[in-house]
Amino acid sequence: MSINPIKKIPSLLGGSMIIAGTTIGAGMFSIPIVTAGVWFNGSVFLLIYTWACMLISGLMILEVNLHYSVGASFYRMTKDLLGRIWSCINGLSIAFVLYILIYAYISAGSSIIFNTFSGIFNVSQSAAGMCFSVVVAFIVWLSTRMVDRLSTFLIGAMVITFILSVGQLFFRVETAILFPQNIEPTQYLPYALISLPYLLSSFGYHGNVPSLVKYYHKNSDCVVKSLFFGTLMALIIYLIWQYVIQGNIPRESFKQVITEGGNISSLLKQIDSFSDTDITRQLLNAFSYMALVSSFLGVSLGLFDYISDFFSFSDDSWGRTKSALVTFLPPTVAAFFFPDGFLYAIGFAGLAATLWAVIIPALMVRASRLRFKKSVYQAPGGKIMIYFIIFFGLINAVSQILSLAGVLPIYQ
Ligand SMILES: N[C@@H](Cc1ccccc1)C(=O)O
Repeated sequence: MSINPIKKIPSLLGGSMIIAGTTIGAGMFSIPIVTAGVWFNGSVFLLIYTWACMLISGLMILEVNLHYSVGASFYRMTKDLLGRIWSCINGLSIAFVLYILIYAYISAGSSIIFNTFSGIFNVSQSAAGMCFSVVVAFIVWLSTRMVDRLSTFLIGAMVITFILSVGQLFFRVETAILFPQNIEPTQYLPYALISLPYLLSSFGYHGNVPSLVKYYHKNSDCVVKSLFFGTLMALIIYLIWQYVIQGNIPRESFKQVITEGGNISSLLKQIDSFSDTDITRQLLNAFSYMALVSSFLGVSLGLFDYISDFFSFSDDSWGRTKSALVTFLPPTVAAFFFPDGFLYAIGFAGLAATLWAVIIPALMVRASRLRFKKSVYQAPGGKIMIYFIIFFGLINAVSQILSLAGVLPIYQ
């Protein structure tokens, strides 16, 4: 029997796909709606700004994580570097975001399954949600490699369905719709602020950084590249998505979508009226389902690892079963009783994500540079970058609070 102590490093593609899979998700469907106020030019700028900040904050988590033993979660890092209070705030916000997202995915997934299969099987939406959740829980319970394989498959299929479905709309983009002449530049700022937290949510993947460090056995180079390529892929898809949607559907029509509550189905309905084939709709639907499932896998993997570290559950099958139960049971039960809170949940995730995915990583990296003199890896930008990222986090938090208080105008 041969014993090989050097573990094989998984491929770069797998890690990038885990990140892209988590990042590209339900948040994407909110982007054209919430940026209706700033329209295309403004949203390109905001997307690139948010992408850069969210990538760098992820790299900061990586820098800090490498100082700890493999598998150390946010909980362990914040407690050690920032103390009890921050670790509590962090713990609550991370659990809140990940649980609420899992709830959102089960809720959206259940309505999709229900609407697709109600003609064939006689199931209720709540039961559909439970089945959906059990299947995903089983995949996450099996192994990270399984999630990676499935994510890779889903992303591949997503790219194909995305290209096929937006292909037709891509060539019908009208410059007059994409760059309307009648917008006063002074009107942009409040609308820009209101959209920021949604964009932040759409670029969220940060719960996966410790998982990836474990997956690549602390090889920082692989993790950096996975974060870069995974999030870049999301940025490119979001930019194409914006171009296609905001170049086909006039800005004025978004008032209708927003009045209807801004959910995925009213956006898809608008797209429908601009595409002449049924196949485009089917492809777009398939793409949305896959974006949802791939985010679901990524987010639940992040929560699963976080929980097993927090409760020190072992990595054997009984330990993994306990982690799976704590991860999936609460949101599944919530989705069973309240199956329709999807969009509301995504909105709230943005506010809490500002804390744990942006502000806390920047504070941790500051503390860790004071504590550890040498690092295997250092996030770019030096000291100034830390404040740049904190500033980004704060404007997001302030915008979300102002919009919850009804101070910022809604484009309608
Ligand atoms: N980016 C994910 C949401 C998310 C936020 C924060 C962390 C992880 C995932 C989406 O668009 O669905």
